[in-house]
Parts: sequence; C-alpha cells; structure tokens
Amino acid sequence: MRDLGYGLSNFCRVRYPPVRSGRKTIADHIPDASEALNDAGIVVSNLSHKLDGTPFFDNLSLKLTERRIGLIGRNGSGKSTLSRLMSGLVAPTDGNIRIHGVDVYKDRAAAIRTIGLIFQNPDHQIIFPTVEEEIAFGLESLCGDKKQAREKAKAFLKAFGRSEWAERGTFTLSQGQRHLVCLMAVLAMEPKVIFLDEPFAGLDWPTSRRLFDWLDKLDQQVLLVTHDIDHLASFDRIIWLEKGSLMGDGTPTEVLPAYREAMEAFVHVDDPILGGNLVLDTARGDI
Ligand SMILES: Nc1ncnc2c1ncn2[C@@H]1O[C@H](COP(=O)(O)OP(=O)(O)OP(=O)(O)O)[C@@H](O)[C@H]1O
Repeated sequence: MRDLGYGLSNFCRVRYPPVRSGRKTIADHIPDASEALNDAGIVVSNLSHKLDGTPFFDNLSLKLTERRIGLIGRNGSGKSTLSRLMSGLVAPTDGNIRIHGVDVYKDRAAAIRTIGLIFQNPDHQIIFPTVEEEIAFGLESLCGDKKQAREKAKAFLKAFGRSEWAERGTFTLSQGQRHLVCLMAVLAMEPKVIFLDEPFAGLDWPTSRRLFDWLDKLDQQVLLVTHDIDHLASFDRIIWLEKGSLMGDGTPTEVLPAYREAMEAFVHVDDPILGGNLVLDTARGDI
C-alpha cells in the first residue's frame, strides 16, 4: 500500500516527543552497574532484538519496580513481543532481562517460579480436561508430587469459593470462567510477577470488571498489556511503546492524555471517509 507520508512514528515524534515523568527521566530507569545487582522488580538491560533479521528493540533499558504497570501502544508496537521477552519465552538478540534477579531466558526453572503469564485467550493456555487437573499441573511441576499438587489445587479452589469446579470440564465453562481458571492456576504457583496480555478482550463488562477487581487485590507485581486505557487510571506506571521505541513512561496522568490525543488524531487524520487518507502499511506494522 502507498504511504502518504504520515507514518505513525514521524507523527508521534514530531507532535509527541516522548513523555517523561516529572519525577523521573528515562535515564533514571536505566540500571547502572550497582543497580544491576539489585534484584527488585523487572530489569531490562540494553535489550536489542531483531524480528526476521530486522532490528525492532534497540538498546532498550527499563527498571520496573512499581506494583501495577500498564503496557500500551498501537497494534504491532511490540507489547506482546516485549512480554514474551520479559517472560523468557523468547531469547533476546542482545542484552538481558532479569525478574527479581532471575535471568528468565537462561534459568527456566527459576523463571517458572518467578513469573506467571495469562494470555488473551484462555484456550491458548488451558490444556487439561478438568479444572482441578489444570490447576494441579503447574503445582506438580513445582513440587514434583502429583497427589500433593491435586490436594493443593482442591484447597485453592475452595479458597476461591469454587470447590464445585474441581471435576468440571474446562470447556464447559464460559470464557470469563476459563479466564478465572487461568488466573487461579497462575496464582496457585505464587509467582512474584504476573504478566497479562489483553486479558479482558472479548469479555462482557461485569466479567472483565470482576477479573480486574481480582487483579487489583493481588499482592504480586502486575504488568498488564491492554488497549483499554480506562483500566489503567489507577496504575502506578505506564509504558507506551511505538514500533519498539519508548514513546512515554510515567504515571497515568503524565502518559495517558498524550496517548489518547495521539490515538484520536489518528482516527481523524487517517479516516478514509472523513479525512481521505487511510493508509495502512502492513509491512510497516500498522495493522
Ligand atoms: N516472530 C515474529 N517474527 C517476525 N515478526 C514478528 C514476530 N512476532 C511479531 N512480529 C512483528 O513484530 C511487531 C510487533 O508485534 P507484537 O505482537 O509485539 O505487537 P503488539 O504491540 O503486541 O500488537 P497488538 O496490539 O496487535 O497485539 C509486529 O509488526 C509483528 O508483525
């Protein structure tokens, strides 16, 4: 497709220089040698990553110690890729990522104890026919004892007021209920950090609200990838990515208005009916 020269990256760079927190600058989040020894939170150090041989992340460094962190950006901005890298599912081309001191790619056994991942679609996560088996699976990989894992799964279901789900077929549950099973399976393993990649997509408002309320009560550090910025107003820190670059980093009040304005400008500038200029370049990653 033809690009009329109003690419997102240029648009944002001209009108929206990276948003910086009043309290901190990006440099404050770059770990120095002494900070690298600090095991707290998520530490991304000089991350460079290529996709199909093309550089995507270039020397990205972040130190995330806040309890609630939102990761936003347009489609293709790199949110899921960064989540996969942070979860240790993908090897970074260069640099490293440590979560509470664990190099998540190199030390998978420790990573499983440290990170919990919840995907957008519970069907990409659930593999067992019954709820109890699903929850017991991760526990068994931690303790190595099937009976103990099943008992712990039962106790966990009871604590969530869902004992009657133990023998229930996972695919007889609604999508919202399957999300809850995924959340319980992850929480049962007591990870220090939980990554959620668009967990509310496709859920009705009460279900997403209830899931959000559960998340809100968790003690764990949570990193939430979402397009629904209304969920992020109460968060501690927002990271805004565009095409692998950091466009904003700060509190919701510092980042979200600029993000909203940039996204609204896109609606009007690029609308084929109102503006006549819709040019979506798939190679560029617009869609
Ligand atoms: N394995 C891969 N190989 C090559 N390119 C990839 C790969 N995975 C993702 N990409 C590309 O990297 C870019 C970032 O993708 P990513 O899925 O991280 O974006 P996203 O911000 O999560 O998008 P969305 O909001 O649509 O979920 C996209 O242009 C995508 O096409």
